[in-house]
Amino acid sequence: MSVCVTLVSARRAVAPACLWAGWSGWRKACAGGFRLVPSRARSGTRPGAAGKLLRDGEDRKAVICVEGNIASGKTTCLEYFSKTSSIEVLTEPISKWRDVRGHNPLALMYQDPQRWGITLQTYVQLTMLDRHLSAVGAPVRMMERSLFSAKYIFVENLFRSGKMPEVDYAVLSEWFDWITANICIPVDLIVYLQTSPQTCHERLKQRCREEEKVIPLEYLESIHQLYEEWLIRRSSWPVPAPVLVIPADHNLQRMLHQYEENRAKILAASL
Ligand SMILES: Nc1ncnc2c1ncn2[C@@H]1O[C@H](COP(=O)(O)OP(=O)(O)O)[C@@H](O)[C@H]1O
Ligand SMILES: Cc1cn([C@H]2C[C@H](O)[C@@H](COP(=O)(O)O)O2)c(=O)[nH]c1=O
Repeated sequence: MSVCVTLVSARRAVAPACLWAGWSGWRKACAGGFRLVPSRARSGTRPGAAGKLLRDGEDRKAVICVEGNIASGKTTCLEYFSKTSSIEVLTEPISKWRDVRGHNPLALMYQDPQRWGITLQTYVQLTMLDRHLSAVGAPVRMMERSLFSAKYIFVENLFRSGKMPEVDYAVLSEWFDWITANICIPVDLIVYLQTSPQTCHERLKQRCREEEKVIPLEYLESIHQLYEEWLIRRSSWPVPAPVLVIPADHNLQRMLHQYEENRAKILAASL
């Protein structure tokens, strides 16, 4: 058994029953919450889940992550699919990133990434993990981004651009490695909204989020390059699921049409 931990989700705290009651105690403590997949698990369990904590019932639900640059149209895409009864949509917890107990780590990060990058990214990692582990209500879950892109795109961008000290990067990487080694983060399909950085820059200016007014085109170009390396060239980090690429520079009407055309492929993730 590789772990014996107290896993606290936003909805319930699970006592570390395994400390005194052994494996069966742990299983009881986790009933209706999380279970530890036996390390010899084979059939009926998600690939790569053996030896990890897994949310109960998670093996039967499909998880689709919508990825893309800032202002590429992810929320708009999710809004479109939220009208389908079999699909549950989870947007990014950006309201939390803008207000944690009265502080705005997103704004602080854009003002001074050297100082506040670690603060924002630690909180992004926590809140994305919470999103991944929250109970799934519908047969299909579509969520905006993932724990993976927070690390492989945004943390990586801060570090590579010299805006994150090496020690901060090391600590965040240790956290990320521990989480992915011990907790099953199921992803069945990645939908990548592929845009040009210029399109995103236009849409970002139009959306006009206060914190993001300082974002230059070069920032979006770096994020774009990291996404392309990860999901298209596959030269940087492991890709946790098959990737469906949807060109997303088109106007809204054409995008909605493309989403409809891709509906079957997206829902196939649940079969
Ligand atoms: N296909 C599109 N054409 C033009 N504007 C769009 C399109 N899709 C989204 N937008 C607008 O661009 C901005 C960013 O879109 P949004 O869905 O919030 O992106 P994301 O969630 O990826 O940041 C919003 O103002 C939205 O209304
Ligand atoms: C995941 C993640 C996001 N951010 C920033 C980037 C944007 O300013 C917002 C997300 O907005 P979007 O319109 O949904 O793209 O949050 C970040 O700095 N670090 C991250 O890990």
